[in-house]
Amino acid sequence: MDLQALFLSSIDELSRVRPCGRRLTIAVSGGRDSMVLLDLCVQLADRLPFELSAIHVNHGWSVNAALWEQHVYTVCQNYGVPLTVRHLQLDTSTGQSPEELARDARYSCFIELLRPHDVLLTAHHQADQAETVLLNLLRGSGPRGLAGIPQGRELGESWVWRPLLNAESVKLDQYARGRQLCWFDDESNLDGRYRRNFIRQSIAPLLSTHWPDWQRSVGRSAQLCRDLDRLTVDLARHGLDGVVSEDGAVDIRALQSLPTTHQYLVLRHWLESAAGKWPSQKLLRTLLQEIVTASKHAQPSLQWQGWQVRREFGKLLLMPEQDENSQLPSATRWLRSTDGFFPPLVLPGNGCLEMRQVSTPAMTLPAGQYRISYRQGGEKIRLPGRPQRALKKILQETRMPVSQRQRLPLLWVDDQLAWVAGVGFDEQFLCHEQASGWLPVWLKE
Ligand SMILES: Nc1ncnc2c1ncn2[C@@H]1O[C@H](COP(=O)(O)OP(=O)(O)OP(=O)(O)O)[C@@H](O)[C@H]1O
Repeated sequence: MDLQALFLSSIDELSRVRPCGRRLTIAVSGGRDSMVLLDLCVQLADRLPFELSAIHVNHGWSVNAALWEQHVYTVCQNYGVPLTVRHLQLDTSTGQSPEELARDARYSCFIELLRPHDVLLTAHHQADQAETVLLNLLRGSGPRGLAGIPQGRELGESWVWRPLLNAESVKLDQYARGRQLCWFDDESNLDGRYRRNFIRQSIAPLLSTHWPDWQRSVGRSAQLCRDLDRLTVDLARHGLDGVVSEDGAVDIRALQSLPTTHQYLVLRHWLESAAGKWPSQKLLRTLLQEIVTASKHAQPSLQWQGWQVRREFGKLLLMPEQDENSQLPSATRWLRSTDGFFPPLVLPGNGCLEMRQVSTPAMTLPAGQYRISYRQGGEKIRLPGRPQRALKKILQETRMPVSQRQRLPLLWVDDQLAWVAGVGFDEQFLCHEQASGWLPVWLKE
């Protein structure tokens, strides 16, 4: 299949796998691959059901960065494709690898600029895929890593798609030369200190001497791993049904009734779906060998990238790690003496509370000192028309996940618990007058 046909069939597939908006944005670095992608989009524009635009991120770290930007600008102008340029200043003192730093910053820019349902195209191709899979193999990855670069994935509220992922690099080269395109070669691609460049320059040519088609084969293996990964996610989801209770905690006895490989699978999926991060095999091993099997009376815990996994009363709980701020009994204090303006009460890293004036039934706001805090334990509340009860008991009856309960904002007036997010307000704050009550609204950060 020639490059144009491959590109068009991939765009067809895009419309099949996902409903998209009308805007298609091309990520153009100024290198050969993205110049080819841009040219393909422009040449085939009347066969694409999209409005085209382009985006270029100037990382500012190459002496030639301004020249690349100017070149991308000129080419887009000649094609009549609107271009957005973003300039970055990367902080290289963090110890993060420059490649990762640039990629993270680039994707943050993309997310910021794209609108819901937009599609972003990047020019990743078969060789990029093969390098990624090799790198992940050398890191000891499982099926998720060996699946390499996905053809498409969520990016904020938009979607990124790689129409050239199955295209051979040599085809892109022929196309670029045939169309007499001009591009810049990123000089950092020649730096053999970067692992990807080492694979590209030293390993790939060597492999090609014995396996001329190795990149296509690796791409096929990646696809098989992706299918396998999808299957394991489905399996894990089913496994979670009997193991995770409604409050989001793992029932240890149910977990231990599963075969060991399933235990790993279920825990990995539990952590990934709650924390949005991929746990390492080492972390899972520690969890299973040290936390899950700890003695009945112990309450061991494990810190993991801003999260804490705890064992309590036969359950595994996952909650955001408490930072210094969240341990403070209160985050904002405000003295209220008269009715009227009520400034938002902020709980750093969590959200803020706004009071909106509404008609009854709502709260009254007496004079006093207002503050919000997290739960400390032992709080009681009398919901209107109900007896006073321990907040802990009320929360146990709600379906609120344990991790959320730990970060629940509580509003206090002097030393009285007045309101709890997601639960309600105490009867003594019930407003009996018409049209002068207040409704607390918690706005999450
Ligand atoms: N500075 C940039 N501005 C806009 N798009 C870019 C830029 N750099 C890279 N891209 C887009 O990303 C594609 C892949 O580039 P590259 O291989 O350098 O990135 P990567 O770091 O491997 O990215 P990824 O994390 O997506 O694998 C390019 O073909 C281009 O579409």
